[in-house]
Amino acid sequence: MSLEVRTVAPSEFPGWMRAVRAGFLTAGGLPSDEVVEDRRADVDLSRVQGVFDGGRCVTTFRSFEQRLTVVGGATVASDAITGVTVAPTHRRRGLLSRMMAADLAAAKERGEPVASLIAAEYPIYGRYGFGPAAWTAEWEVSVPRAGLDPRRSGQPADGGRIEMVDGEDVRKAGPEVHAALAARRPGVVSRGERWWRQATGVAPRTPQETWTEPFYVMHRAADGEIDGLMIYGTDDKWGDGNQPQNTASVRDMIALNPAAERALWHYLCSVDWVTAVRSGDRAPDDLLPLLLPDPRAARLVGGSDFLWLRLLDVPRALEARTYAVGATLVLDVRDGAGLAGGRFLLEVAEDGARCVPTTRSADLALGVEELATLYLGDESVRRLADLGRAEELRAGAVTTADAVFRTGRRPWCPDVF
Ligand SMILES: CC(=O)SCCNC(=O)CCNC(=O)[C@H](O)C(C)(C)COP(=O)(O)OP(=O)(O)OC[C@H]1O[C@@H](n2cnc3c(N)ncnc32)[C@H](O)[C@@H]1OP(=O)(O)O
Repeated sequence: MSLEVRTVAPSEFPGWMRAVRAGFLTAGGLPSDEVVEDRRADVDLSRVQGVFDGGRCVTTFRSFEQRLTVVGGATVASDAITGVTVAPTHRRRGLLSRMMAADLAAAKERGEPVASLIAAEYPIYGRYGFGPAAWTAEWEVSVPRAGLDPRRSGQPADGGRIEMVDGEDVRKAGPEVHAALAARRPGVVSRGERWWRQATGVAPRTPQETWTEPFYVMHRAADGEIDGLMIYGTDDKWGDGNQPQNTASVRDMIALNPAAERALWHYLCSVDWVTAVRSGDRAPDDLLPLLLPDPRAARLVGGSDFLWLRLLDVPRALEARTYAVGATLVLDVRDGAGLAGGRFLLEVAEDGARCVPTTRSADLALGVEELATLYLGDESVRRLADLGRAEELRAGAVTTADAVFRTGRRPWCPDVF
């Protein structure tokens, strides 16, 4: 009997959650009523898909509306996809493809110009028109090598102030600080209030989710405004000679300006006993290494593609962002799924960008997934052309497109969703 992809009834939601946990190898068994209830409260079941075989949920897929910050600081509605699993017993028979097709068609119907996800593995989502649009990097700072004066205090010398606070303070002030970040950093995605409850330990947890209360600090600028916050944990390690060798690991760090960023990193590198600082996932062009007297003290310990995007409405997506220079480009966008392809005239002027379907001859041809990798300014058109993934149809178009699309700072998505 063929299996049906369908939405999930409220009574089936615990079994659906069990399937997510099994797919992600988190834990077997049903989650507790408390965990189910908390999760259920911010899940729109009309956007939760599953396949049931003999009454057991064997595939999962969920989407929700997210705001994504694009270049220039505007946000667009994104169809955020999460919780994608197919049970090992039901893999490689097209069930993910069916759920994805249904979700993207619904998002297109709702008028969301992009879809977004964090890819568990690189090879999965390109076939559906997604491309990596923002990458991450992680550093480990060797504090003794950083060249910072060990006699300095944890406080900045410019009139700003670092304060240790509690989870409750972070739940109160965090959303506004995050909103200010979202207004300036392409790649940032909206955070619901549940994110703050989880980060501060007050959301219900399963017994498998171990959690230790972290430390919370905020940075206030000289005028008293909170313009930075950091959540970090520490381990407990002592060397053979009875020397403390603790590592401080950042769980979340928002800085709204370079002064706050400098103050927060220097603070963490000033904490007695801490000899190593793990940055957590940052933008690949994060200021961190260069905020240290010896940047080589920050060793790159991780980095990969992170936020993947899929354009569903090319004109609306391209009109939403800003561009570095004025130019006119005709893009031939290929989309095997027939959702967003076509030939588009992009005209960028001082007063904004206009993008419309056109019959003019194209300057550049590329796939919808390549356009996604260019969308937030993180990829080079020249590199895609060298790989044969973008085709220059008018001499000079690649150079023009690079000048138009690229940005001075790279996008960054701080959140797994
Ligand atoms: C946004 C997120 O939630 S990311 C999390 C993704 N989930 C996981 O990684 C959990 C473990 N993996 C799984 O649950 C499943 O393997 C899934 C969901 C990744 C794929 O589900 P399936 O139903 O097997 O995928 P489906 O049969 O529709 O495959 C479609 C195509 O993708 C390919 N594909 C699927 N998964 C993978 C993979 N992990 N690596 C490479 N190719 C893959 C298939 O081979 C198939 O290729 P084809 O069209 O050329 O034949």
